[in-house]
Amino acid sequence: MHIVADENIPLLGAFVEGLGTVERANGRRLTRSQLMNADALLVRSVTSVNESLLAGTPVRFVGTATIGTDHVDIPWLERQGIAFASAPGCNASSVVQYVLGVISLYLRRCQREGFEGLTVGVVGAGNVGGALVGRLQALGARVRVSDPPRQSAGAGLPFASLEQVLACDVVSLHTPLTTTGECPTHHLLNSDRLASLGPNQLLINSGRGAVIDNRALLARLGGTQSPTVALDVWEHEPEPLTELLDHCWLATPHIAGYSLEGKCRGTEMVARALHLWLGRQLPLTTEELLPEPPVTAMAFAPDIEPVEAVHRALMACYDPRDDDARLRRAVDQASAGGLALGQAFDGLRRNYPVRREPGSLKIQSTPGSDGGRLLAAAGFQIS
Ligand SMILES: NC(=O)c1ccc[n+]([C@@H]2O[C@H](COP(=O)([O-])OP(=O)(O)OC[C@H]3O[C@@H](n4cnc5c(N)ncnc54)[C@H](O)[C@@H]3O)[C@@H](O)[C@H]2O)c1
Ligand SMILES: O=C(O)[C@H](O)[C@H](O)COP(=O)(O)O
Repeated sequence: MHIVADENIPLLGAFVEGLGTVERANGRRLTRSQLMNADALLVRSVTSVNESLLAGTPVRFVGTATIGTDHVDIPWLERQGIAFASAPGCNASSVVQYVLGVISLYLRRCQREGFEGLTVGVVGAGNVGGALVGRLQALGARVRVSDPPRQSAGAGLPFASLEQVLACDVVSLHTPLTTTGECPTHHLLNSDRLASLGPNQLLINSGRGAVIDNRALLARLGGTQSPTVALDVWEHEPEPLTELLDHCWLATPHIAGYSLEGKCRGTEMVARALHLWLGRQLPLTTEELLPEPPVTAMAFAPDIEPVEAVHRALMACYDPRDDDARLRRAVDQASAGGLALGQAFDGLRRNYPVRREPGSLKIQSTPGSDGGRLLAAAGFQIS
């Protein structure tokens, strides 16, 4: 079998060893002519997989090592009898890590003590949003959830209206990007809904860029009454509106899901699906292949405030300001005549530094039992 795979799928060699030949390609620039000998295609979110890419090729299996599937024309694949697999939930913990890090930084910015009493609105309560709700509640936040498809399906959470969710101190978006169906999310946050957000609110988007009308958001920001905004995803990636970036408090290049664990689990899940499709069993797991993290343990003095310990542990594992600084530097260099903006944005993603999830860090001595409880709530191992 011949597999064509995006060059940004880590550990693929180990996971598909023995299945055939693997050819790596730039996912953003992949063309049909590169697939004329391919039996299987493994992509990430930057490749539009549809009739114009695949018609006339021998590809019979498509896998995307991502949670999102809006780049794949799944109905067309089904009509052609082409097998398809994605990686639901693979990087959910990574996105939750990003969101908790952003909120923790915001709490300091507003001089608030910890998550206790903060209201957080979560839009979309699937793999990512559902995990986030659990962590936030365990940290003491009051959470409101909007998820009309789940609510109609009778899921157990207490649901709120989108308007109620948009009135929370923090609003975090976790829906897929959809343009059809009963609850399409394209421009769900339009100018009217953005107008309802005020200066004491934080809006986070780590779902898909076009869930917010980016031009309307740009028009909303700038004055003293603007909400604070953290964007990880952008309309028209890899070329975000650079003026919008200037008005964002935190701006990152679609890396919320880029923990090493998250990316490798995505590889494992599509490789497992490919093995199953071939009638085989995948003999490896991500856990067997992950290297030892650079930092494995952390200890706190007994007199440190528990909320301070949570903040320090979150930042020791991952500080979103580092990615914000990298993106702004790359955009400045691009506008000064270096690389094109899209190349700079994609370059940051391709060469992303190793980042590990809270579950990789063991807290050896906790500041009292409350500290231990809160650190466990944030996802750390407690020894
Ligand atoms: N920034 C990143 O790196 C990153 C990483 C992972 C996922 N994502 C994005 O996040 C999205 C969510 O991931 P997930 O794993 O939780 O997906 P999921 O499919 O498990 O959950 C999505 C939830 O959104 C709900 N939903 C759909 N339409 C809605 C609407 N109009 N209003 C409110 N809720 C709605 C669904 O009912 C579902 O419960 C993905 O589709 C992907 O686009 C981004
Ligand atoms: O949908 C997902 O899983 C995430 O958005 C993922 O992190 C996207 O990463 P990419 O495929 O663009 O490298």
